[in-house]
Amino acid sequence: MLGQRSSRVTSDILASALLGPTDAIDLRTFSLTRKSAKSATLQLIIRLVSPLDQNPRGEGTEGSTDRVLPLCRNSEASEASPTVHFPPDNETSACQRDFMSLSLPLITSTTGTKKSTQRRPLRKSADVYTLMEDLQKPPKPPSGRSSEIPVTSEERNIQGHIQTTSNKREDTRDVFKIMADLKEENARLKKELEKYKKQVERLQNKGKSLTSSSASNGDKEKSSGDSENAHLSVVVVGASGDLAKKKTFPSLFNLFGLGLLPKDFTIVGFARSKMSDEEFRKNISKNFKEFKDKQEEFLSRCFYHSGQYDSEQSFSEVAKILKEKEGGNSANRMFYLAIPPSIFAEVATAAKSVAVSENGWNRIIVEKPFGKDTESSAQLSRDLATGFSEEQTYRIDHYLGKEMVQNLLVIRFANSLWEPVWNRHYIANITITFKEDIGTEGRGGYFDEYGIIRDVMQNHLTQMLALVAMETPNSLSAEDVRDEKVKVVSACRPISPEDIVVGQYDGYLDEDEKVAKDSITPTFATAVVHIDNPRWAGVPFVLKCGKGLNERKAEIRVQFKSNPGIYAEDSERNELVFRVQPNEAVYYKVNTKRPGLSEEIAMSELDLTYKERYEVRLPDAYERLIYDVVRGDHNLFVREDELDAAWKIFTPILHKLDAEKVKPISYKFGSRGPEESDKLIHRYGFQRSKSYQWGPKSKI
Ligand SMILES: NC(=O)C1=CN([C@@H]2O[C@H](COP(=O)(O)OP(=O)(O)OC[C@H]3O[C@@H](n4cnc5c(N)ncnc54)[C@H](OP(=O)(O)O)[C@@H]3O)[C@@H](O)[C@H]2O)C=CC1
Ligand SMILES: O=C1O[C@H](COP(=O)(O)O)[C@@H](O)[C@H](O)[C@H]1O
Repeated sequence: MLGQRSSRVTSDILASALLGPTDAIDLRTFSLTRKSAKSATLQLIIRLVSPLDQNPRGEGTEGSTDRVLPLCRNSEASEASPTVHFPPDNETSACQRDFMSLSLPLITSTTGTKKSTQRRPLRKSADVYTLMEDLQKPPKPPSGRSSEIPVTSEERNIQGHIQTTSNKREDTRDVFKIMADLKEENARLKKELEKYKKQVERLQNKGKSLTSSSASNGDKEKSSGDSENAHLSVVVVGASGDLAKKKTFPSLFNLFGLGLLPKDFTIVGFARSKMSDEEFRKNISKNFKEFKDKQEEFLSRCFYHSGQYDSEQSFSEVAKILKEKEGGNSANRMFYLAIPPSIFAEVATAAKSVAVSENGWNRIIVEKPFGKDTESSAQLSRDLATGFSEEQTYRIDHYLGKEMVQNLLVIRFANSLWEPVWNRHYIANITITFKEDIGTEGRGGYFDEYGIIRDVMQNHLTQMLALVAMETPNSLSAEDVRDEKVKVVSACRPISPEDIVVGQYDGYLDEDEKVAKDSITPTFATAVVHIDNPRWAGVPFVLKCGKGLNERKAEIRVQFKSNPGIYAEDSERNELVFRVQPNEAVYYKVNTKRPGLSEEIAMSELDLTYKERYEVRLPDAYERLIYDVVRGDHNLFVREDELDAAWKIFTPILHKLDAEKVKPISYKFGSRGPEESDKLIHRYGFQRSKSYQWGPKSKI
């Protein structure tokens, strides 16, 4: 970026020195790299020749040739030539000389009167026009004579002209080539500029998240006081829905109970359903489990408003309530979209136009699924971006808020034991599992449209994969962590058809009237992901998820390679298991000698089970995430490029399954899922322990 900027500056200065009223250019004042010198030269040429594109004669328009280029007659060339002071002979000046050696031949041409070897500076675009016109004309042969040797002065003139024209033609070819090069260079620079713009935005965010613990790192338009003192207004859009009731309001209430919300706050629930404030309060408090003594105070700050999602009128009514409660004080506003993604964009637009705070920050929280594939996800991000910038947007993947998922980085990077073995030399495979023993539980309409791969595999499981497989980030700032996640997710190969098994539990079609009777939506999937990087080449990452299975469980299982040697036959593979839920734990499966006279080897574990070790309340994932939004910490939220990289792993296979209408394998509700899943996993070398089972400790 700096190179580009310096070259641009240089070409501007040089152009004005060459062409403007200043007739001297002092290169000692410029610091150029070889690359920027070349680029500067190209830009200079483009400025010399570009008027040709729009206005062949450069007449009558602003920025016309005469304005950009000085009218300097050929005969005056030497007097008008800029003086070039070469800098002293050191490394920088070598670059600068490169610049001049690149520049001068390119901006010279032959004069009409002198021999072809005599070159003069190409001083104005008219020269280029003349060259081009000459190219169109056939050269005039000397009249009536076959001899090549000019005799008369007229013949000498004609031959001189031919020679000159041929030189000009050569020059013109140069110009065309330069123009083609410039076009290419221009396209490349444009691309780079886009990349740099994104990097700048990230760096700005990084700066923000480094200071986020102060809770006052507002967004671009923020101007008012910090989050602790300003009024916090929360608008929960979709307040009548399942997520709002189960997660959003209970989490807000718990944060209040823990004293983590600002002193002054207002919560407005918004949806189409009609409800009074009282009905709303009764409705949401059904799921409040703790802090009973604080319930009344919390509810007195909660209000409900019914309206339409795409209506500015409705949102200005919400804004009116907020303004009144904020009482003219500085206020930050948080919009929580607990609604189907299909209406995110219209809500964001309406909220942005009439309901945002003018004297505090504004942030928007959106829930997964973010789109259905790469393209729809990008479209969703574009739509949202019309109302809220990336730094104002918080994409929730609630698995990132789970205690054990957060512990992944600590276990990996705060202990000397793991890093040396965390690679393809020691690890045989990694399995990330999400199992539920329930069906769609009233969400059949939504689920049937998305299926298990879009519902949990593309997001929750892939996020866990990223944290397990990423390289060490430069720091714990949101941008450094997310940069590393993006890198590893981008290194994942798209899933190939032979690496996936999809299933559907019996009874799914009759469970919910919103499920199509002939639905082929998978409720179960196992897929093998390959990461093409030096750390993980050849290590299969198995992602397995399903509803209607034998248990509720989420875990990450790192299986190490077998240990050769004297115990090879009698021992089993070591495993490090992160039990995400239920019963959070990290345990390492080890081969030990059975105590006593026996020489038998048995599998046991080094076990950190949270509830046995800690007496601490584990917050719900949503509590942590909402708290982070209030503090402006993006670390646990999904960045747009992360999302895109994740979709790229799954989009091709999802399109294939949809296009070919692949029928999922049926499995019994309450079972372990289709057998084909186990076969796939075993094909990739997973070895199940013969007898070991982790669980409540009972003496062996
Ligand atoms: N529920 C869960 O466990 C989880 C949900 N999510 C995500 O959270 C978001 C909300 O989920 P959830 O609460 O289950 O969704 P709901 O289906 O319950 O919808 C929430 C509210 O949105 C309104 N709504 C529903 N469908 C439409 C529609 N087609 N057009 C306009 N408004 C509609 C309804 O309010 P009204 O009719 O009153 O306007 C409804 O109460 C979704 O993005 C979902 O994927 C993510 C993780 C878990
Ligand atoms: O995102 C989702 O997650 C839930 C499971 O969440 P958990 O925290 O209870 O593990 C899942 O039931 C739902 O289908 C999915 O949309």
